Amino acid sequence: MGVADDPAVTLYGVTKTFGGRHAVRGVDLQVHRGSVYGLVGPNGAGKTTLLRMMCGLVEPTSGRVEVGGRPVSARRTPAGLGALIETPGFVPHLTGRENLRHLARVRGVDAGSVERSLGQVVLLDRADDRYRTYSLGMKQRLGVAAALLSEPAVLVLDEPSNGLVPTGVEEMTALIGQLGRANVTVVVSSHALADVEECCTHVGIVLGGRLVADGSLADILGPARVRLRASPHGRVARVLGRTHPAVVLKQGRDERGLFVDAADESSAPWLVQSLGEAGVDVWEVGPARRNLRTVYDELRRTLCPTR
Ligand SMILES: Nc1ncnc2c1ncn2[C@@H]1O[C@H](COP(=O)(O)OP(=O)(O)OP(=O)(O)O)[C@@H](O)[C@H]1O
Repeated sequence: MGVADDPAVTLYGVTKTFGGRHAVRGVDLQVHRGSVYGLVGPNGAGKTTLLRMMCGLVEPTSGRVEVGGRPVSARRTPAGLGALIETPGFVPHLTGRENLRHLARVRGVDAGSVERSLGQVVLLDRADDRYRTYSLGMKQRLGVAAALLSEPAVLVLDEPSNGLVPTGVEEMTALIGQLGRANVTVVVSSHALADVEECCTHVGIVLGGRLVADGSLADILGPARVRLRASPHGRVARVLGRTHPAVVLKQGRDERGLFVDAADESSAPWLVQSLGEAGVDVWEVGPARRNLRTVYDELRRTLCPTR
């Protein structure tokens, strides 16, 4: 599904302090309709506070938040938004289906939405088992189903994979990807960078309450690079220094020669040709794609060098 230009969630210069301490500092952020937006950052970076402000659970100290173009007022869930910030108070001895039916009644949502939500989170075959027999992953998926009851256009999930075993994490990642493909706009916070990379179309990196990187996953990761390994060291360095200084991002040595990361994948044939003409042996050439972990670690090293 494409990502439309009109924003589903917008934050304008949002700051939040608790007792004079900044949790969030001057964040401008847009989540576009149809996107799956992953918020990543270390513990205490401000992710949950950002999500809580989107849901009207916390009021910004300054700045403003809009959902679906309408200002979010404090202490009221915005129309068209469903959230799993804290696990809803499910009743252990009731089944998954009974729990959702109860919530649907309380929220004034029609009973048909229970079956639809159970289907969306792939729990129909376990819907008549008691909640207390569910694995943590199933409990989390039932929490997502509860958030989906009102058929929200925007779904906010705070660390939905936290504490899950690897298969539970995989299921949650797959579910988030599926919801995105079904055109639900999802905003999700997570520590699991590889999973964010798998299911998110957009990423925001939060450090010390600031949004230090924000954009489509492709923009955040940057263009593909080429890595080559060649020897002897001295000759490789001379050729590259003379002919290609602009494209070489990084050089290093190891026992198998000099390795070079160049800025642009398309420069590979040209690099190999000039090295070959200079009598250099090229042992390895391939793409060197950055992943979210690399980008995240680079940003943390640059912006928080002491951590
Ligand atoms: N209700 C509150 N009262 C006081 N301080 C708070 C409150 N909520 C959050 N904070 C503080 O704000 C900062 C940001 O917290 P937040 O929970 O938003 O971070 P986070 O990125 O979600 O972290 P984690 O990954 O550990 O959940 C932290 O220093 C936290 O202690």
